[in-house]
Amino acid sequence: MSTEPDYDVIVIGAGVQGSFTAYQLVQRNQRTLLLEQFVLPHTRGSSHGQTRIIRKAYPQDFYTHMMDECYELWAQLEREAGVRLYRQTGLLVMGPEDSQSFQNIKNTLEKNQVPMVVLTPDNFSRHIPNVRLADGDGAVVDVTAGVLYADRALKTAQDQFRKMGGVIRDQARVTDIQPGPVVTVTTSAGVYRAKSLVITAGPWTGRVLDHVNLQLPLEVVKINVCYWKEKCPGTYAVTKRFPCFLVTECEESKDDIYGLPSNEYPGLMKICYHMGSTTDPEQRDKQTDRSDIHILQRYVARCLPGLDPEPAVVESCMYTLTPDHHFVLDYHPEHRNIVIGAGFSGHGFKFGPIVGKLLCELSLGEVPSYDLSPFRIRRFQGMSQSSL
Ligand SMILES: Cc1cc2nc3c(=O)[nH]c(=O)nc-3n(C[C@H](O)[C@H](O)[C@H](O)COP(=O)(O)OP(=O)(O)OC[C@H]3O[C@@H](n4cnc5c(N)ncnc54)[C@H](O)[C@@H]3O)c2cc1C
Ligand SMILES: O=C(O)[C@@H]1CCCCN1
Repeated sequence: MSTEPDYDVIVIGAGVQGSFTAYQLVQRNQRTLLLEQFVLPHTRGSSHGQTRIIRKAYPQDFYTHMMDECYELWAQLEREAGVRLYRQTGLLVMGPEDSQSFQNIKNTLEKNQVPMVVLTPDNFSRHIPNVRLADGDGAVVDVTAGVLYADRALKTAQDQFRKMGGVIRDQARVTDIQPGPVVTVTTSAGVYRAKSLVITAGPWTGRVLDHVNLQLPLEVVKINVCYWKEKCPGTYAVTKRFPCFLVTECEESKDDIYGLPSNEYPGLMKICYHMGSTTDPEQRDKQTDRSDIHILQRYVARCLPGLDPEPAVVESCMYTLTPDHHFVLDYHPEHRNIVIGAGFSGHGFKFGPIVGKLLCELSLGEVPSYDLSPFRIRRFQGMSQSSL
């Protein structure tokens, strides 16, 4: 009997990170199996919904650097599949001019020569009508930013993966993992073996890692995804070149508030709070805290006079947060053929293609294309068990 495993690599989780990792692996001629617990497509994790922001405006240079190549990889996928995944809108960043959070983003844009426009209180409303800039706030536009069509992007990555010979098994929940030179993965639909394993299980990562005896300080929060009605339809529309926006801090909140122009639901603009309340991914709908919505209502009433300050639609999504909000991209500390991509902390979608490339490189034992020190597991060493 042959001892050759069925696959070179098994990837657990068909969200954006697992799907792009699988797609990279198959491009590198790896026999790859992508496992997903739910029927695809589904709305129970972190990658569903029609839109996400893509941007280079970050407080840290390392994200901005990765986005240079990442934009190219998105464009490459668009060409290959013949679909449109990105629409440039620009991203308006607003925040107290003298605050660290605002200045860090502005400095990163300047330092990295990202095309940008600085708006002043005098010319702001000419460029951005129907938004009130608070006294003392600065405003800068990352011109390269825009909207990614998220559901379509996920489907495209999965379709391309399949076309190149990759195998997807949905309705296959991983229930056990036996590490070793050949990893054995038991699912609700069968048992599979591979030379290496990539774990990209989103909010369920903690549970999956229990099977390989690893604890990471990950916190899952539920996000209320709010859509707000335009009093006059089209006021904040993508077709009128209204940008995405990000408020770094404001009167109502120290956490970010962000929005996308009305697009997916006609007459409704998506505006959310960049934080939520702790949840168990299996119990997401039992988390009913609405304090974030109250913050948003006050912000909308004060700064976006063209919107009805009561959400018209509220959907649900989850973030998986690390303590520093940077990702985890690393090997398992004891098993080098198990690679983990997790803790995307509510800002990972835009990085899908580059995260896929990096996790693929790690699982092939190659030197990764970027310095992964901000994303290593060892940064959590010394944290108390209570935060683990
Ligand atoms: C409201 C909201 C807004 C956001 N906005 C932005 C934005 O504007 N820009 C941006 O870049 N990012 C944004 N993000 C973040 C981004 O969407 C996430 O970082 C990203 O989707 C995380 O993907 P993932 O693949 O890690 O997780 P997921 O999409 O959750 O994928 C994990 C998959 O693993 C599967 N799985 C788990 N356990 C098992 C198991 N035992 N067996 C089999 N399968 C399993 C799950 O079912 C799931 O499909 C936002 C997120 C939310 C919630
Ligand atoms: O990743 C992003 O670009 C957005 C910014 C605001 C918070 C949610 N995620």
